[in-house]
Amino acid sequence: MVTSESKPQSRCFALVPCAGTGSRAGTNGPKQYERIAGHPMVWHTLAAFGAVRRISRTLIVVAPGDGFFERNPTPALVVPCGGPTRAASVMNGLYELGRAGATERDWVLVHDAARCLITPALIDALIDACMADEVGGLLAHKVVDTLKQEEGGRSVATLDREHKWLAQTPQMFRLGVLQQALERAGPHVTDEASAIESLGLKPLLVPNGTQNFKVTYPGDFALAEAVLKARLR
Ligand SMILES: Nc1ccn([C@@H]2O[C@H](COP(=O)(O)OP(=O)(O)OP(=O)(O)O)[C@@H](O)[C@H]2O)c(=O)n1
Ligand SMILES: C[C@](O)(CO)[C@H](O)COP(=O)(O)O
Repeated sequence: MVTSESKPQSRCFALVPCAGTGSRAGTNGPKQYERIAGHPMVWHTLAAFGAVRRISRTLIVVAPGDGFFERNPTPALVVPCGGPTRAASVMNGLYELGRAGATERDWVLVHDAARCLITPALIDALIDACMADEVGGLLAHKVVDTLKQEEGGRSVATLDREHKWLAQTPQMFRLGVLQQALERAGPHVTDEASAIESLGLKPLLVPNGTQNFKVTYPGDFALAEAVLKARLR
């Protein structure tokens, strides 16, 4: 008989896809290694996860041949198994987490290297919200502005913004279910939650503000730097 005492506790792992090229960012190399507020962008991301006691281990997926992590200065596990899409990189990383000892029932928090404004408090808030949930969930921001439908650069309709959210990361799901969901959804899904939805499951939306944005375009670097510097003051 399995009692509550003998039942193994689920652990939390972090998986950071860091194998993109940053084609929209206008940088010379991959954007995640650009210096922001004195450190490479991904350093800030890893520092936040490193400060969360409930994260057992963080695994970073980098591109094969990536020189940046040759001498890994972090306690995270760096694996050069990046794929051609974000979803492929995440799939490969989940497999590596399994090889490193994570089980199907363990939770995985997938977080973009390029969301370097994540904080330990936000990660803890997501874990608190999802730990007791059947499915898991994601940080997200409820749409506040009036929403437009565009055609050829012109607004042709105003859409109902009720019940519309912008997906952020981390996104927290059980490893086994996430593997199954991504296998089914294929390599082009843009986040974990959409793969989970394709199984007919409904991820929990954990409300968050706008500061956890993804550094995507050239102008985002200065904004990220300003926020990080303001936090240090
Ligand atoms: N094949 C890929 C593509 C993306 N990513 C990672 O997924 C995160 C979110 O992706 P995005 O911001 O779109 O990054 P890029 O794909 O690098 O940017 P772009 O789409 O502008 O090329 C980033 O941390 C990125 O490094 C990844 O690990 N493997
Ligand atoms: C996962 C994600 O950050 C959620 O907003 C995003 O979908 C990934 O990046 P992309 O801009 O869609 O490539």
